[in-house]
Amino acid sequence: MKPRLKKTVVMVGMMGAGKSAVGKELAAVLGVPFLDSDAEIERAANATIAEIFARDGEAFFRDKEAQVIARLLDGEPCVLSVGGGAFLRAETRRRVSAFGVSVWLKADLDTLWARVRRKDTRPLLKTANPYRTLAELMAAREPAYAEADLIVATTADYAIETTAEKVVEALALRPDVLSVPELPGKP
Ligand SMILES: Nc1ncnc2c1ncn2[C@@H]1O[C@H](COP(=O)(O)OP(=O)(O)OP(=O)(O)O)[C@@H](O)[C@H]1O
Ligand SMILES: O=C(O)C1=C[C@@H](O)[C@@H](O)[C@H](O)C1
Ligand SMILES: [Mg+2]
Repeated sequence: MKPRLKKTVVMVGMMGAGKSAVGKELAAVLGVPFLDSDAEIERAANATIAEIFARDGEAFFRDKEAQVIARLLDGEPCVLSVGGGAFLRAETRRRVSAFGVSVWLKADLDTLWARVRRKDTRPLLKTANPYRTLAELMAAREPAYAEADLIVATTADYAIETTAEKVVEALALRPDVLSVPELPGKP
């Protein structure tokens, strides 16, 4: 028998932490749908995140992001990966804590940098010194991420599957979130 997810798992953390990659694998392991707020926003707007930032501005994007997350939290339990800035909004943290369980995927700066440096899809990193920007964002955001219900550390050495397994282990310690069936024959 498979473990049963009772609440939506919300993956939070910095860009490049692996929220989308690990979230997708986690959903497959748990046998639940995978949703991604960035992808949902792009689909609804029929535009990329970079285009939305350029055309409508970051404040507009943040409002849409909060609305999309509120809507997705209303559905059946799933794995929901959110954008790196979503958990900075206090209202979103409250909603996630009321209707789901948050997991901070915590990675060190150099691991994050190795994963984001080659892609130009992240508008906040289009600065003169993107490594420094990433470091500054990380320092400013950690207090908000630290409010997550669970913290799972990942490093450059962890494969996506290994990190997903670590998340399952953390969730399994919370019977209100994940019911793990007893092994047959156990007294
Ligand atoms: N061990 C690993 N764990 C997680 N991601 C990895 C790993 N190895 C490589 N990657 C790659 O790192 C990249 C960044 O991961 P991902 O897009 O999942 O981050 P994210 O947290 O969703 O970022 P964002 O906030 O920008 O959406 C992806 O291309 C992913 O496949
Ligand atoms: O960390 C952030 O603020 C962001 C991360 C991405 O997931 C996107 O939501 C967008 O690029 C902003
Ligand atoms: Mg993502």
